[in-house]
Amino acid sequence: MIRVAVQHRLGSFDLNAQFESDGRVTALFGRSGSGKTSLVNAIGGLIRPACAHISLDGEILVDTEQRVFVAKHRRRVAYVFQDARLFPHLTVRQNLLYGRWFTPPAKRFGQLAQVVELLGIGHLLQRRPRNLSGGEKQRVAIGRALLASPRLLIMDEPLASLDEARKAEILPYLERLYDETKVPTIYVSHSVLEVARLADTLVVMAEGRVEATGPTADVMARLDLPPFTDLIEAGAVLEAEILKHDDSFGLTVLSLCGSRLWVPRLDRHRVGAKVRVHIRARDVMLSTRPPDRLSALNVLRGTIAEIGPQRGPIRDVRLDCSGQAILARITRRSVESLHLTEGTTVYAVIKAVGLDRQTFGAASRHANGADTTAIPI
Ligand SMILES: Nc1ncnc2c1ncn2[C@@H]1O[C@H](COP(=O)(O)OP(=O)(O)OP(=O)(O)O)[C@@H](O)[C@H]1O
Repeated sequence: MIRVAVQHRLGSFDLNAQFESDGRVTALFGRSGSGKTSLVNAIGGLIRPACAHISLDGEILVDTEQRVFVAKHRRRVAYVFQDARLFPHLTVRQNLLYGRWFTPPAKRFGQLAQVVELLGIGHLLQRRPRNLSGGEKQRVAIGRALLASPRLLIMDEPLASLDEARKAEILPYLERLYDETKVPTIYVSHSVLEVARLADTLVVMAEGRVEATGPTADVMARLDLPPFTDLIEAGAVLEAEILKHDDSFGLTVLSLCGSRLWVPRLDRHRVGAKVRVHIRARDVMLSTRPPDRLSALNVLRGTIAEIGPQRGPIRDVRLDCSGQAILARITRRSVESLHLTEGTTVYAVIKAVGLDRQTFGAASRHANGADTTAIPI
């Protein structure tokens, strides 16, 4: 459990943020300049806040009232930054082992071989950083951070400097990392796709304050967070189970909200696996009757739980589909012409191609790691 309460002034910027989380992966999400980096820097000990109380699993790291400030090298908090910051004169292997020196032997966990296998970097060990791609460098930086045996991993926009192809390459490694290790992580991002795939707990920041916090699926389904939903590809995160793969059409069939959902084939997931799905609000249409003869393959029945505030011509609608939330972004005109109100039964039509592979992740992190297969690294 991490507990954070920080007040600090940086020039004209006021940071005044509190949150607590016992999640495996806690995302700090917000616009550029909302204070995410400043907040993690207070947690990692890179800045000394004017007024703060920060504790990790009951151990106080900062308590300005009691004049406690644990030095950063004693916190066992490891960082992964946007740029990998590897030592150019050391090989990958030497870079990986570097972090170990700073951890007392009794507190070390995780073996080089395990971390190398987890991140798929065995073939890179003798290379120098200049001979690595951006994605490979980041995987090495993650490995180095893990081998420092941290109690907390801070990842500050770890994918921000990578192009889309490199991001897609590294995301499965991050999922594996979060599923298979026990190290709690604070993940700073302004990408909703990353947050939807990776985080079980979401902290939304705006102008130095915490705007919302809670389980990712709950926070993402809220309609009262304008800076959040405008900024992102607004949508809901749902949990589904893989029923079968249909090779003839290159599709996978999911069980979701008591219905079947057809999506592009999910090669990495086996039948029976639980996956999380990010369904963007703009990919959902609503009908008040069961639609017929549509090219869209997916129709989910639900009840309107909330109609969000008017934003120009747009309104976001939250549906309750067998206990899971789905968001639909439709026009104000449609809300009026279909006489949509809370309690109306509707049919959500979702285009299968709207659900690209980027919108899927392994589901286990939703359960706060309870059903993860943890290996002791
Ligand atoms: N040392 C400093 N002195 C003065 N102002 C600062 C200092 N460090 C940060 N700030 C200001 O504090 C605000 C928050 O910055 P911070 O880097 O924490 O935001 P962020 O949400 O991480 O942004 P980004 O996503 O762009 O990295 C910004 O307005 C920034 O200019």
